[in-house]
Amino acid sequence: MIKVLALKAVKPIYGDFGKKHSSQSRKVKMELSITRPDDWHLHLRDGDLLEAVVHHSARNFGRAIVMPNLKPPITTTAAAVAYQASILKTLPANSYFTPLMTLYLTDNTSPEEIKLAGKSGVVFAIKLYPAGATTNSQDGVTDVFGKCLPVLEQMAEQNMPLLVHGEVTDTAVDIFDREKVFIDTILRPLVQKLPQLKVVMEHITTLDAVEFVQSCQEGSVAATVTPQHLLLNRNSLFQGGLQPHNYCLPVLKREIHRQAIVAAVTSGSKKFFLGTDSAPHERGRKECSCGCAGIYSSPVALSLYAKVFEEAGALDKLEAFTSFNGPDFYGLPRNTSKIIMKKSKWRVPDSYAFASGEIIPIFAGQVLDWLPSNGD
Ligand SMILES: NC(=O)N[C@@H](CC(=O)O)C(=O)O
Ligand SMILES: [Zn+2]
Ligand SMILES: [Zn+2]
Repeated sequence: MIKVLALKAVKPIYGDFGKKHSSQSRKVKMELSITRPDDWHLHLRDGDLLEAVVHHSARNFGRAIVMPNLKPPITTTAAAVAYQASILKTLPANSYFTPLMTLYLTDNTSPEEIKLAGKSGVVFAIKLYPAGATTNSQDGVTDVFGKCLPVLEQMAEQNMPLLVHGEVTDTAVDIFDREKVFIDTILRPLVQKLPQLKVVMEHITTLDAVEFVQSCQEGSVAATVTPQHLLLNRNSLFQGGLQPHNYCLPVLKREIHRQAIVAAVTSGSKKFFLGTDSAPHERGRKECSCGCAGIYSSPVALSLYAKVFEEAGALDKLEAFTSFNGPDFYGLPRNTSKIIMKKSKWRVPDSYAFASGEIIPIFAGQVLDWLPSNGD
């Protein structure tokens, strides 16, 4: 049996329990011991950037679903196997971390490729990017129902999950409405047509997405949730000037949407789980006249999720979100090791330097509570 989340008071760093307590010395430090989390939506990139970021995920997460939107994209099982090997090469020998690979769906993906993927033991899901919706999505799908039905039927047969970047690309649709329009025109009809297909709506940003996922059957449709969509609303893009490091897709929405997502994840529903969508871009590619979409969060994400659950008075629900709901949905075992979340203040670095430049994390330079560390 997995131990439920333990909230324990440990000896204070300052103070002397042998003497009469002053209010200062009675201060206790809080620690949470939780089952090692997994990240069900992660961009690890390749080359220098991979080497710069992978250890931030490997430190605390057991597994990660690794996105296939490289240049060129990972469209075959053979490419996924090679990409997994290159990720594993960057990890120290004693690392716990297991990258679970995905394939990038195109108009030309064949049902045979899905069969190979299913047998590989390396590929755990297939990713649908509507062509042009986000970073490196130009080779994505142009017409889900016209081009992909045989492949999607094959996936349903194999119990292979479909991961969805849920936005339409029609430029006539307001960018803040693209998720809702995608649900209405593609996702709901797809789920009705293929109810046996497992679908994860990735990085949900709206009340509409929350309601859609809640309306579907548990175990067939679920959603990943990023730290930024739990903590920030669209004001954060413009606070005191343009804030490129808060820009990702789907773009941040109004406060009512943020609140709906917080309520959903802290409710204890099994349909929502952790997916950081940590998406590093070199600083110059974000701070320029046409900046890339993507927020780098892997070194900060667990602190941010803990902050959300603490502020909602729902720390007892944190562990299911970070460590149970994801593997349960994917039909994988839960991790058996633990991490410790210490309630102690730490400052997020201003940037992380690497061979080809630097990466700016979300909440750069800010002080956070809840510092994760390896529990064993
Ligand atoms: N989320 C983002 O804004 N960007 C991601 C792609 C994606 O997940 O849509 C990236 O690869 O940079
Ligand atoms: Zn996406
Ligand atoms: Zn992503």
